[in-house]
Parts: sequence; C-alpha cells; structure tokens
Amino acid sequence: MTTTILKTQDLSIKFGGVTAVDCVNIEAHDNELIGLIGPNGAGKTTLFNLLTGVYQPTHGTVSLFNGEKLAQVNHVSAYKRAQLGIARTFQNIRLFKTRTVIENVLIAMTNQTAAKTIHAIFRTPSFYQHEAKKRQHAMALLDIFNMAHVADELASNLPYGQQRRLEIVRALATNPKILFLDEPAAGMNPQETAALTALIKQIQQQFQLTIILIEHDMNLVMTVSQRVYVLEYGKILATGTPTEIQQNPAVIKAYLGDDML
Ligand SMILES: Nc1ncnc2c1ncn2[C@@H]1O[C@H](COP(=O)(O)OP(=O)(O)OP(=O)(O)O)[C@@H](O)[C@H]1O
Repeated sequence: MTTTILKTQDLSIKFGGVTAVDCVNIEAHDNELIGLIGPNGAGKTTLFNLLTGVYQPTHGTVSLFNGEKLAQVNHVSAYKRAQLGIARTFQNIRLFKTRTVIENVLIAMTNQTAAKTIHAIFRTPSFYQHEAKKRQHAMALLDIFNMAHVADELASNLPYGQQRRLEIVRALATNPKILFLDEPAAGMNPQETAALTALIKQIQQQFQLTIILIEHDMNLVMTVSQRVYVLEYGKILATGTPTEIQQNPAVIKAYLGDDML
C-alpha cells in the first residue's frame, strides 16, 4: 500500500507578471524516488522553494503527512518544515567553507539533537555523552559517503564533487522524511555522477526516505527515479515511470530530443 507523504493542490506563485508555478498538483509517497525535470526556467527550483517553505504560494496548498493525516503547511516556515522532516540541498553549494567537514555535519544536526541548555552551559557529563553520540552519528554518515577520512579537512579544501556530497550528508543529518535534491550532479564529472547515482539509490533504501530530485542529467534521473514529473512553463506536462516519460511524444518533443528515442 502506498502512503501519501506530500501533496499539492493547484499550487501557484506569481512574480509580477510571471506565473513561475501554475496550478501544480503533485503527490509523493512514502519511500518514493521522484525526478523533476524540465527546461531552464520551467519553475523546478521555485516549486522546491514552495514545497520547502522558502516561498508562500500566491494560490493553492502544500500538505505534508503529519502523524496520521496530511496537514496544510502553507504558512509553516522553512525552519519549522525542517523540524517536520523536510531537508534540502541547493543548486549553489551552501557549506560553511571555513569549518571542517565534520563540523558542517554537526552544525546541521544541532536543530534535531540540541542538548538541554543547562547541560550545555555547565558542560555536564550528560553534555559530553550527547556530543560524543552526535559525533559518532556524523562519522557514520560520512562513512556511508566514503568521506570519513576527510572529516577534519576544511570544507573549502574538498574537491567540488565531495562538497556536493557533503551537502547531502548535511541534509541527511537532520533525519528527514523527505529529501529534496536540487541538481545534485551539477558540475560533476562523469565518474562523480556515476558514483552519485549509486549513492542516491543506496541512501533511499538505507534511510527509507522519500527523495525528490531536480536534475538535468537525464541518465541519472531515468536510472534512479521510480516516477518522473515534467514541468513546462510552470505547469505539469506529464508524469509517469521513466519508461513512460521517455516514450511520451510531448516530452520527447519538448525536452529529451531524438537521442532518447
Ligand atoms: N524570486 C524571483 N523573482 C522573480 N522571478 C523569479 C524568481 N524566482 C524565479 N523566478 C522566475 O520564475 C521562473 C522559473 O524559475 P526557476 O528558477 O524556478 O526555474 P528552473 O526550472 O529551476 O530553472 P533552471 O533549470 O535553470 O534552474 C523563471 O522565469 C524565473 O526567472
């Protein structure tokens, strides 16, 4: 049985005269991997911003699974949505470049696992136990991404591909139910992209997550996604399995080109 974890109804946002997202109805299920594709300017990142609480819609609703029912979260801030289990990465890398790799992960975990203030102020044994557990968890996550050996490096010293992977580790460190990845393979070389493709599949299975990803690398999207939404001029043009999308004449015409036939 599939359980809906996220749903939108007629979700729309206008910027002046531009309707960047236009009456979008999408749904994501528990433990589903969804690809979101479309040409530049189609509204993909804006849709992510609406789903994660960066923007509030001009019209329509975003609902998230909350306990036993879907609750409308239109007016719930990005910060609060993170506490409800929403995590994301950004197209442009947003690491603390002057902090070490593990510090970047620990900072991301702070919201979830903050030690009681009193223990933190007085540095009680309970505080140190708490910190040790956080560190262990952070190291375990880095290990999955084959980055444990660079834990004490400055984030700015990492090669580009590893910085992008660290962004995903940071998002995972918040213990999300839904992970939004905005062009995770952007700027990666083919080897890095291939490794990331395997990793995305692995983390979805290992962490039992719903993942929604925007990606221009068609090979990556079609390999990892169970379902794909295609956005065009802010509207959903098509949805289906990767095979259905690759065979959809409107999608082929608009986005994929003859080389996908
Ligand atoms: N804050 C904003 N103010 C005004 N217009 C905006 C804003 N954010 C997005 N837009 C416009 O909304 C449209 C959709 O942009 P968006 O960045 O969501 O597209 P995209 O599909 O993510 O593109 P890309 O693949 O290039 O990242 C574009 O016309 C863009 O110029």
